[in-house]
Amino acid sequence: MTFIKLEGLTKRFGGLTAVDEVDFEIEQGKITAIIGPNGAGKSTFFNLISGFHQPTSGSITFEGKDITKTPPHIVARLGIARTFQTTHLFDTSSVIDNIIVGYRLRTKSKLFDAILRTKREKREEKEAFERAIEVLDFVGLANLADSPVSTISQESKKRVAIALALATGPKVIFLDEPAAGINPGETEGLAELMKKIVDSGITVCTIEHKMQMIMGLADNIMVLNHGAKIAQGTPEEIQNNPTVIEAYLGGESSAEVI
Ligand SMILES: Nc1ncnc2c1ncn2[C@@H]1O[C@H](COP(=O)(O)OP(=O)(O)OP(=O)(O)O)[C@@H](O)[C@H]1O
Repeated sequence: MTFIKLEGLTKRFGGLTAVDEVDFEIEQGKITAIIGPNGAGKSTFFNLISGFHQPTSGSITFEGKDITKTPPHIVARLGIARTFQTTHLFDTSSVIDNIIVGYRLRTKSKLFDAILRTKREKREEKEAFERAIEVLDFVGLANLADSPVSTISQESKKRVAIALALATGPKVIFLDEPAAGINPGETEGLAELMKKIVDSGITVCTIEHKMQMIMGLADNIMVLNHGAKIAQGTPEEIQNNPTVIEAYLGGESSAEVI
């Protein structure tokens, strides 16, 4: 069974086609990268899969199930997680509280349980704490658990964003530019973390502008340009593809050159 299958996936915003008839398959247990010049439709593509946008046409299948029009919270429950920008973190709260809140938003207790402190609520609170400790340890931030987010580095914030997504226990994680705005040494560390995630059995799909990182990391790459898929293949195939080189060098894009 195909893990994630996209057929004819299209999203129009008024007259603009942000994602244009994309057919693609994401393989389980691999690292897939989505690349393309600025405005190519990469974030929109992620938003379609995670249910934040509804496609104009086309379909999305996850483990054989049609999830094309499924709302984001149901998509998350099925095991598809995504990271948000680090600006979505609560700056004045501690690292661990950020993870707990993120986790609790996805667990089941209702306000009623919280007010009455039901057994279920207490059990879930304990679970949330234990889960947060576990994922912080996994991403290498156990020593910063009690630090306010405002005091940690940009690279640590990226790890917190990843930990938040991992806390939900996903089968696949979508990372939106995990290495943007951090230095080369830190980029290396995040690449290691992505390998660790995939080795733990979670499929990784990432958008990234840092070509050197992607070429050494991804199993498969899909290239978008003006919303359309212009190439897919291994890093080597992509690097030598004339259409891809033209898309990066021919236009006015500010993406890094391959
Ligand atoms: N909510 C929206 N409403 C209208 N147009 C949008 C919306 N979201 C994205 N677009 C447009 O769709 C196109 C694709 O945008 P998208 O953000 O998906 O590209 P991207 O490849 O992620 O770009 P970048 O690398 O710069 O982040 C752009 O022209 C953008 O302006």
